[in-house]
Amino acid sequence: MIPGSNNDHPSFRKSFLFAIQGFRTAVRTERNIKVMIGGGVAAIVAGFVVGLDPLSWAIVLVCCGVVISAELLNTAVETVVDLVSPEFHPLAGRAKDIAAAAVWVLSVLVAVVGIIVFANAIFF
Ligand SMILES: Nc1ncnc2c1ncn2[C@@H]1O[C@H](COP(=O)(O)OP(=O)(O)OP(=O)(O)O)[C@@H](O)[C@H]1O
Repeated sequence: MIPGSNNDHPSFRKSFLFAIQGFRTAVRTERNIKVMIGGGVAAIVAGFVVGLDPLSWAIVLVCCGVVISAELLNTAVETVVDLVSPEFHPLAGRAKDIAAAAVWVLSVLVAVVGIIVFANAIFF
């Protein structure tokens, strides 16, 4: 629902455009998203170089999508926290730390999965 609008929900097309707008804003303002997109592009290029099989491609693409989505959600949490708690507050810090931890956990696991997938493609 958009505050002040008569419609309960924007159309599907408008929702899609809002999502694109959110993605562009996050990429423009957040360094970590740029780093993760760079990592995803590097993984895709490496995938072509080593000649991944279809299942490995699916794993690599899902891993890229999951990490980038997690970072987008982390950015959304940070933005809401900054909105509701612009002053210092221990709970605001805790919320941001936990949201960042979610990205960290996924990133570590994705790195391990990436090593397994590429080691399998290169050595076996
Ligand atoms: N309002 C606040 N009250 C208390 N601690 C805060 C507050 N805002 C931020 N912090 C602390 O500072 C840390 C860094 O916050 P910041 O908003 O800069 O996010 P970040 O982790 O640097 O993310 P990014 O680099 O993506 O912007 C948080 O993880 C939290 O521990």
